[in-house]
Amino acid sequence: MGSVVDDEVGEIELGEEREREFDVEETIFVAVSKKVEESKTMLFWAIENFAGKRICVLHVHQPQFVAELTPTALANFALFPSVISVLCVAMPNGVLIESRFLKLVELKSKKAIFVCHEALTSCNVWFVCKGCLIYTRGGRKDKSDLEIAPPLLLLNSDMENELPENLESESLTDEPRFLDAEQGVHDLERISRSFSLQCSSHSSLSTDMLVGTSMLTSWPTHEEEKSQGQEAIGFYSRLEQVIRDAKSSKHREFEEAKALEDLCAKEMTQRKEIEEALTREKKEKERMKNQQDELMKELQMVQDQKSILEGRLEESKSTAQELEEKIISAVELLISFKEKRDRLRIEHGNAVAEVKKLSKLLNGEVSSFCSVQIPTFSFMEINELTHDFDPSRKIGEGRYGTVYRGILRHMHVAIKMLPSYGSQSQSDFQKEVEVLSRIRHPNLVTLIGTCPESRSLVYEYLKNGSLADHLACKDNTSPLSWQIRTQIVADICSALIFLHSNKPCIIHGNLKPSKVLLDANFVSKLGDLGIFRLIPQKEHPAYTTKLCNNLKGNSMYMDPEYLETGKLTPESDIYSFGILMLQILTGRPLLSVVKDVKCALENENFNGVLDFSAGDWPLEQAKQLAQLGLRCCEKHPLNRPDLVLEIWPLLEPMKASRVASASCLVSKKLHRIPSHFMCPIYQEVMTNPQIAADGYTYESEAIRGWFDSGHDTSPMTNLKLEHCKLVPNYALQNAILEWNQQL
Ligand SMILES: Nc1ncnc2c1ncn2[C@@H]1O[C@H](COP(=O)(O)OP(=O)(O)OP(=O)(O)O)[C@@H](O)[C@H]1O
Repeated sequence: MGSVVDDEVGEIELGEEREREFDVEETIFVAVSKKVEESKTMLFWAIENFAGKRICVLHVHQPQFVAELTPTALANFALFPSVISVLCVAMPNGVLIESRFLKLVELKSKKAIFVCHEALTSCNVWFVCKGCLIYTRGGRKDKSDLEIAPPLLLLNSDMENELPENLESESLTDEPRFLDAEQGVHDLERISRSFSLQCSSHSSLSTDMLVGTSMLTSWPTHEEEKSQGQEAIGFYSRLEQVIRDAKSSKHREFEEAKALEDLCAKEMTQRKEIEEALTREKKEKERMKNQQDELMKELQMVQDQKSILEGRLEESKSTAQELEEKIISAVELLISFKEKRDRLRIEHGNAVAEVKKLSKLLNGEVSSFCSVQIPTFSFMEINELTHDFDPSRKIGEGRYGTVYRGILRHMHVAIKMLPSYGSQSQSDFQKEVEVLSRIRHPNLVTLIGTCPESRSLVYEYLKNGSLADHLACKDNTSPLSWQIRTQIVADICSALIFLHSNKPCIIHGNLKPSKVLLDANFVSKLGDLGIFRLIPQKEHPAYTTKLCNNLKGNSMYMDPEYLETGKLTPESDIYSFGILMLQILTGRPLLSVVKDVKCALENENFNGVLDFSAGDWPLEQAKQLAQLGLRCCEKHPLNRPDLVLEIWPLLEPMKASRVASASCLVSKKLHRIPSHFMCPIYQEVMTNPQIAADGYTYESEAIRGWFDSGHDTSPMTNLKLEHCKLVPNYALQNAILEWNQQL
């Protein structure tokens, strides 16, 4: 293969078949030119058109071209992966080896014509003009030509032998092979070394080559060949330099590539890290999103709760406002109450002071009044009216003394002889008597006077004796009617209410049938009031013994609570009152009366226990009384009924109806006398009633005797009368007359 470049060759015509003809295998292209630019153009043309082939460039006249060609050209060639090897050799004569492919036009250059004529017939010669192949001369292969083949051919043979095996094998394979630039440099280096060795150590060979060429061409001269050889040596030196430069360049590039690789690896690592970071960020973002969703839910819940709480807060505020208003009004009320309290305290203080003042005055008056109003009798008088304590005058005897009957200053009286004073002084006794004498009630036995000397009490005398005597039908007395019995219950209840409502509360403490006395009209009165205050019982052995002896019977009337604790209460009287009621209803023995009534009521056999000697009881009324009596007998005081609230409302209507039914009484003796017909002093039906200044009506003889004895007070109220004048009560007198006529 060979080519010659000459810009004097003449015009060329590129055959249309050129590209087709180039498309052959196993082509090694060699370009030769005198001009650098054309060589370059040729080289690039060859690279472009012979891709995948081995390319060799031979330069004849200008060795400096190689230096210019490399390393830039080499670097450019490296860009073409199909280029395997590039060899630049400066040849003195530009005789080429082989030519093919192109059609030629006529040659005009003398040099080209000369070459064409003088070149060995075995040579194929390519003529290139201005970078274009313009003519090809085919070579004939005969023995003579081979024998006189120029050293260049040998050189080319050597070159071919020196080519790396891989280049040979590469050309034989169909698949294109990419050879890196470094390998190309190695190849160049190796081939250059081979040429250098041949040029330096075999100068003769070089000479032979030149001679061979000159033989072929008979051109140029020896001197020229010598200078061309020197140029070739310089060229080779420069080539080596170029190779070194290329090597160092390659090394730098390798270093750079390595650095790039490291950079790339680093970048890959960084990318991996970034990807991992991105993955982490993605997960984090996902987690944040989930967290955000949860937070949003919580926020929603919190907002809901907030709205609920706000609602509650509003309610609380309104409630607080209401409460504040209430507090303000309460405070205002409190302030007004405090002011009121302060006023009341002042008034109370004034009242207390007034009371003290009045009580002082009153005490002085009372003492003077008592000394005057409560008659005190001498022992002689008591002795006289009892006929020296004649037993015939004796009407009874209890634990605290004997009771006598008598007439004192025209009045029937009962005198109770008390035991001796003991530790109690006469003055103390007198004070207690004065207190008791001030307690007045229609159903209480009136204390008329006293005899401190004999410690005796003078009471109004009640003609019909005690309830105990009537229940026992003592001295064959007729049984009391149910009306009188009902009336007695109501009267005793009335007396107890009066006593308990007193300030201080007065407790009878010994309520029983013997203490219920009946006047001439069978009006009942409670006697022996406050006797405990007058008798120092514990200090009197004789009476203590009597007390113990009689307690067995009397204890049935006593409040169990009192017997247990020794403390008297108003409920103690209620208990005794209950027993009294049950006895009045049934007349049964004291021991079994509670049990009998209870059983009868439970068995609905109340008739079996009722005392029918009292007549035909209104059964419901009697049952009510019995139930009331049982309640009064409850063991626990708090279970007993209240006198005012529960007992009295039941008894009051019975009391009212009693008067109406009194006319039904058979016995004239038991016939009820209207109480207002009775004289309060004599306790007898009046014949000449007179109205005194206190408004009460008295028997004329009785009230005048009261005044004559020095009294200027009311016998009923103990208050001082404005005057002592009397007015006849004719209306009452007529009524009494009328009533007497009906009997
Ligand atoms: N003012 C009075 N008018 C008429 N009779 C009275 C009067 N006071 C007492 N008697 C009669 O005298 C009796 C004796 O009464 P007294 O109060 O002394 O004893 P007691 O009640 O029988 O027993 P004790 O006082 O020991 O409980 C009574 O049963 C009563 O018949």
